[in-house]
Amino acid sequence: MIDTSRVGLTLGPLDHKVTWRDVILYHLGIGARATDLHFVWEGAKDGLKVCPSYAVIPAFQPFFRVLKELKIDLRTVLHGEEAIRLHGPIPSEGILKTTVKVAGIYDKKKAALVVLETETTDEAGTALFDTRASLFCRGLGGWGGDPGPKAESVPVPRDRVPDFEISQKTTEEQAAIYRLSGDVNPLHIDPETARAAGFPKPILHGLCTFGFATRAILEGACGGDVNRLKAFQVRFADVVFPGDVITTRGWKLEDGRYAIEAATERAVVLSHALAVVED
Ligand SMILES: CCCCCCC[C@@H](O)CC(=O)SCCNC(=O)CCNC(=O)[C@H](O)C(C)(C)COP(=O)(O)OP(=O)(O)OC[C@H]1O[C@@H](n2cnc3c(N)ncnc32)[C@H](O)[C@@H]1OP(=O)(O)O
Repeated sequence: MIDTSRVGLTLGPLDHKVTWRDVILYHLGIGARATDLHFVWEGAKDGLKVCPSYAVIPAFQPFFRVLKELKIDLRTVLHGEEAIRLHGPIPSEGILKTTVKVAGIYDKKKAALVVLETETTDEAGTALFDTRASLFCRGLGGWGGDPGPKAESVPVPRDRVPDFEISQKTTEEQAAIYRLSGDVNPLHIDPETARAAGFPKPILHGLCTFGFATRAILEGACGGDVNRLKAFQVRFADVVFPGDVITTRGWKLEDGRYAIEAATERAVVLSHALAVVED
């Protein structure tokens, strides 16, 4: 049984070294094209930009350490939800310092939902971004514990066409490239591990889909400016396979936020999704 007394456990700050090569590899992993020079060329005219979804990357090593501390078998884990909040641009070179905290462990009966929060600063201690992730740990629930708060519902105005709709094709190699940025979970590369987890073949990382959707929001709602996206939160509602087309739709709400939804040909894959964009 999962040890709920570990709520509050905090690790770090742990160092994450970032170089232009890491940033470009990450961008290729989330589908950037050779023509997206600001994402794939360190010599780009206005400099290499960092996609805001990179905020999830320094969290990987801290997360894997926490899973080990909590004795959670990675094979039970599906990524359930993710949220990022940006305080400023992410640098493409330097040391980032990340602290991770176990913010909650909830009983979803069929699963335990483990909520992890991170805070990342630069070396001088300036806050750069925060993240919040929930991990759906199948088979670890059912101890009669707190089911946790209900997910925030997002009002998607389906009575009107979205303000933007962008379709992006993932490649068969998408997970093989994306994993080089830090999430080396075999679920995304090894057919045997995928079958044991109940999938016909390896599935795409949730955070790879998150990166594709972030690129779509930058294009559809931010005029391509990485600094305008201030926050983005999603629920991973269904699986994506490498090779799928991901269509991301965004509706501008009255309060200026965007309701977001992403879908493949089969299903909605990102639900309960909101983006905060600065005008
Ligand atoms: C930064 C470092 C990150 C490290 C990550 C390392 C791991 C990664 O490598 C792993 C991955 O990337 S996995 C790929 C991405 N994730 C997915 O593809 C999951 C897709 N979602 C599903 O399959 C289902 O929603 C599923 C299976 C998740 C849930 O579906 P159901 O079993 O049908 O659940 P349901 O009966 O509808 O609901 C039961 C309770 O759970 C809540 N819930 C449902 N979906 C959730 C989700 N996605 N996230 C969080 N909570 C979720 C429901 O609200 C319900 O709770 P309650 O009864 O309290 O309302």
